[in-house]
Amino acid sequence: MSADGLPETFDVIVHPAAELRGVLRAQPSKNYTTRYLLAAALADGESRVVGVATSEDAGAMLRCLGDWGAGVELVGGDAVIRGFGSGPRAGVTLNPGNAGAVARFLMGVAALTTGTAFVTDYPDSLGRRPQGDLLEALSRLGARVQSRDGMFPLSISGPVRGGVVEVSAERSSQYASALMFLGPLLPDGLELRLTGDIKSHAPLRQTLDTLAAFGVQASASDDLSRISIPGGQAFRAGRVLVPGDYPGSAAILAAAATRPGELRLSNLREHDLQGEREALNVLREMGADLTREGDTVVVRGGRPLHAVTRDGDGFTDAVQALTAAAALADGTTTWENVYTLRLKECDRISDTRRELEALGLTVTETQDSLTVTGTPSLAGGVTADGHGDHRMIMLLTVLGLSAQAPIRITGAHHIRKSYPMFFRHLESLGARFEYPEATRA
Ligand SMILES: O=C(O)C1=C[C@@H](OP(=O)(O)O)[C@@H](O)[C@H](O)C1
Ligand SMILES: C=C(OP(=O)(O)O)C(=O)O
Repeated sequence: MSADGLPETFDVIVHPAAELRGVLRAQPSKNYTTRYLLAAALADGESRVVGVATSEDAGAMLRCLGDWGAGVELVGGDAVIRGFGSGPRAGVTLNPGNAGAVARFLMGVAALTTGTAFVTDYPDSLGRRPQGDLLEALSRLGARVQSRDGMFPLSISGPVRGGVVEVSAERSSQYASALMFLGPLLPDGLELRLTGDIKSHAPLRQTLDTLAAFGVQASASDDLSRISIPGGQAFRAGRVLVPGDYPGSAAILAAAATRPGELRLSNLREHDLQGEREALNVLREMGADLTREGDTVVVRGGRPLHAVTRDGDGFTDAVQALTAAAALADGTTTWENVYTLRLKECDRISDTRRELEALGLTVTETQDSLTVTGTPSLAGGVTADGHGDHRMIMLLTVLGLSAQAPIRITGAHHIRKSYPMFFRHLESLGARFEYPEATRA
């Protein structure tokens, strides 16, 4: 049994829910947790990261930082980190699990060592995601890198001095974020030139925000194509508070919007750099009754929803949750500019199309868009593949709550990558799930 009280691996059977009603507190942000933990480890001295996420990705970061020599202690809901500053241990093999951002951020910092190897026990997911753009930038800075065709397993060896370097931001923002954590600790700093059509601006701003929270100077052009980080700086140890998680909450909000009832979801601060905050506006634009009272979002569910067309790049980790709302809405929704969804835990364009078609929906895709025609009545009664992807599992769960007959989702334990209490939270609102033995790894 894990902390959520569920078996180690499981499928989930999602029963239709007559209504969802209750009060929840949004879980801690995954993307701020990973950033704050890393920044704390890069500081000399002790930091307290208050209210850390308990997801597998947070666990992966804590494990890797410990392996690199940081002191890691969980005290209540906080992480107390004794940093290694600019000196992570050399000759260590890190395993970031299936956590893309964690892997990339650590790869950047690995250039401070005289050798770090990276492996993953998710060869079919993280093992297939591209790392070449970051490896190239690191190697142009003078690092020695080895990889399997730009993918895991790989190794990185410094030292590097810094200077001007180009990095592509077309496939992921995480490569540039990785270099932003490295830059301040290099003697010459980094003048980053982000090339290509820059994707995922919001996480880049979260990285800048994290550097500032740890006393590190950095400046960026408005369009983020130039990021300047003076060298010879230190991360300043301190105390930071992790805000609530918008990407995971988007799935809860989509569920609440598509069923009758009322949800009050707290701990979602209004002024926040997480791009998935926009999910609230998208749901409103679709017709949801969604209001805000300070840090609490209130949804009165069951109103008819209608289709929208939106550029999804600004809220990349909420696109699948919003696709569930679109599948239950009147009309045809298109998410544009979402090519990077193909490079996540699964191919979130083609794999989503396949799963939705198996549920009887009409879906089309282009290289960088996904189009879904909603249905007022979803039959359900099928088994859907979770594709080992937490956000696919969220999408299918939201649909299952509205279907006529239960939907079984395979490998549903992968929800723990970002939202271990997802099913428990929905149960507290009145949803009903069964957790049979997993039929997918
Ligand atoms: O920096 C981060 O923490 C993240 C950046 C985004 O990735 P891309 O930049 O690859 O879109 C996002 O999808 C991921 O979940 C977390
Ligand atoms: C894609 C995601 O995470 P990562 O890139 O960190 O694996 C996600 O959380 O949806």
